[in-house]
Amino acid sequence: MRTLIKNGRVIDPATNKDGIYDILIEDGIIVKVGEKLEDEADKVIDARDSWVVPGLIDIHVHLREPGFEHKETIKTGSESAAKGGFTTICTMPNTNPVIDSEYLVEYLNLKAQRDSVVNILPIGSITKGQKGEELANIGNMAKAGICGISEDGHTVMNAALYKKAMTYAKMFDLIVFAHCEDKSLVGKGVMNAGDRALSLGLAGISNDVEDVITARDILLAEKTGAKLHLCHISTEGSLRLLKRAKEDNIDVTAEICPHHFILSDEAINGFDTNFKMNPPLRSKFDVEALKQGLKDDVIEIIATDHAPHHYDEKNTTFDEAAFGIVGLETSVALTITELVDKGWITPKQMIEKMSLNPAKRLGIEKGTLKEGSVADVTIIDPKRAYKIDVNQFASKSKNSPFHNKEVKGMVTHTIVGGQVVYRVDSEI
Ligand SMILES: NC(=O)N[C@@H](CC(=O)O)C(=O)O
Ligand SMILES: [Zn+2]
Ligand SMILES: [Zn+2]
Repeated sequence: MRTLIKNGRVIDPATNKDGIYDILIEDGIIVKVGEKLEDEADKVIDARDSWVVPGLIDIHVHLREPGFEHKETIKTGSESAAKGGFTTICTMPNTNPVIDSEYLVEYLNLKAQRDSVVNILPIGSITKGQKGEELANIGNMAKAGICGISEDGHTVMNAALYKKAMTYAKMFDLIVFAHCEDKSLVGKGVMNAGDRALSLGLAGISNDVEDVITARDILLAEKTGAKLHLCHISTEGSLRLLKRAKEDNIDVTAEICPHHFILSDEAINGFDTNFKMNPPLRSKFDVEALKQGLKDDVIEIIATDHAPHHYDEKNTTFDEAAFGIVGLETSVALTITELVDKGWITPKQMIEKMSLNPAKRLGIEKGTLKEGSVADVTIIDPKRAYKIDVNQFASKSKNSPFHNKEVKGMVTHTIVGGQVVYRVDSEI
């Protein structure tokens, strides 16, 4: 089976390519990248006026299966990923049961093989049941194929336990995905602490809730040598700590989610619970600092923290509603509209942050279109304008604060291992 992608603007930071090239895929492998290829093919995709980029990788996704299938399943979540242009996703372990043993990792891998249209790399929990008391069997989960460990949704507050987990992570070459939230400082906070929280009469979450744990985790990463990845950073303080840590050659990276570089707490009216997530939308000062961090490449990764919740879990007061928003199907358009088109980052930086850098961090041979690679490819029409409509999402959940937002940039094709798993204009 041969597929030829013609006339697209190939952006492949790994090989320093940015220009009009054709790509020939044969039996799931990229066999040729060149100008005006004339090879015979079973399928020809015309990518004129589009970007052809290495399949996007989202290293922070919640699929909710097993246990919360009313929010999302492996099947619907993977379809949502494909529609968003992602060919590989890392899945968080805060399911029910929590992914804390090799048996559950094996179950996930089997289920993914059967139901998923994209590559899934599971993340195991740090403690059993994410209860923060006893370590999960990290070594056995490593053998079963996890890419990292995380207590996402919570922080392991016991520093001694966490340090031990980091030592294991180092031993098994796993990434520690850190959710930085000090439990003793957060109280009953539901949104950023500041004027808006005061005027709405809602309990605030101060920046130090995040910064204190960011600092602790960086120090423990330095001590243990573990690879630390800071999830969903939202504060100027985290950014400052990250920058210093990198200058000190500590093995740390960070991701940012589109909502944290686009929206501030001023977008919150107290009624629309789709603006409630953890960490919360911060001040304009934080948002501006984080955009600069993206521009300067201190923040190397954009992830979605796709956190689907059922309508009923959001259709309540701001205090009561679940934390989290969906993100897989809006990330490309939001990044193009808010960062690329506004001159904060170049298209090349966008592809680095959404494909090459996550691949490098995970240590996987993806994130490139170089000849010989597995054909995970995303095609994006960067000029195509539309209004985000949550009712069009493939995800089971619709909890997005970006409903009705005018954006530019549409994923037109998602190709996984040479197979077109999503095409915009018709069902496959
Ligand atoms: N981000 C969120 O607000 N929620 C996430 C948990 C998390 O990522 O911490 C969830 O699982 O719903
Ligand atoms: Zn988290
Ligand atoms: Zn998360």
